[in-house]
Amino acid sequence: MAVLGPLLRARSSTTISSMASTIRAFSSCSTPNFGNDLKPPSLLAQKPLPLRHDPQDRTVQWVFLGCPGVGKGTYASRLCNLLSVPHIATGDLVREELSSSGPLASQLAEIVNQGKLVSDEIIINLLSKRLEAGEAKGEIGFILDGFPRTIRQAEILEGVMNIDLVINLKLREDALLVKCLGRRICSECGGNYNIASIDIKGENGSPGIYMAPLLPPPHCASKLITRSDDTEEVVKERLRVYKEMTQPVEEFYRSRGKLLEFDLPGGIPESWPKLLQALNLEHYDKKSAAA
Ligand SMILES: Nc1ncnc2c1ncn2[C@@H]1O[C@H](COP(=O)(O)OP(=O)(O)O)[C@@H](O)[C@H]1O
Repeated sequence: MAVLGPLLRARSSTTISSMASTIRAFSSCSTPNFGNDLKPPSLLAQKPLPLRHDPQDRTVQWVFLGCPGVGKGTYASRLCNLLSVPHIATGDLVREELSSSGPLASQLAEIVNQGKLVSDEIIINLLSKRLEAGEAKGEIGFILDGFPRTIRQAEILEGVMNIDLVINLKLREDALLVKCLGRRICSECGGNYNIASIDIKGENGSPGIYMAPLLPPPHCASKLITRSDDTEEVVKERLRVYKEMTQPVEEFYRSRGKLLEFDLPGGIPESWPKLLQALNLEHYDKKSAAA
């Protein structure tokens, strides 16, 4: 599907700055009202900039949706490398805050380790800080991973920023659980691996799926850790919370014509080329491989 061309837009970094401060302002309203009267004039006046033709000048403002364990982080970070935009994962922002000795750490640990969602206010505050820090470094564009996760977050984002495309990654639920339980992270370099070997046979007309383990290189092998929320009980709760709170966000974007549904056909070797094809990005990959 040739979705990318018209969806790529050149953006100015001031948009990100507006977003950071404005989502804070919006999220502090106890009753969200996203009517035009609440929008600051600068955002009302904001129009997409004309599409520039040098690929270096183009950027993306994309969102990745998908259940826990589906591989949002893996595919979002690969696309970010390819398109040279920052990968902003709210789960990573939460984990950074958790590992700091900041005032929120113990409150967040309790929420995350129960598989619940952090409040919209806290998550928007973390995201705003991240966007502001990125802007100070001259970042333009982004792929958001793990945000928005509630309708309220989606409405806040919609009120301040034009999201070009939302990629909804999908995988059968039995594979999701196994993938979460097999997830390992290198405590030194932060690399993500998976020791699970998934080989589910197709039945009753539904296709099977094979996903080879993604094993760490020897220098990471002795430093692997498991996320504290990747236990069977917590993963099941996260899947339940996803259905209740985040699935409606899929419909939010579907009804706005922004949702690209992508059923993962297998592991990275099978899925990555197909995802690039769905995004009309194969030529980017070939160019970066040649470089
Ligand atoms: N947008 C968000 N809204 C609320 N809580 C969030 C959000 N993003 C991350 N979190 C919290 O951080 C945890 C880890 O997020 P993430 O790494 O994205 O996990 P998952 O594998 O469940 O997709 C979530 O279970 C939730 O508690």
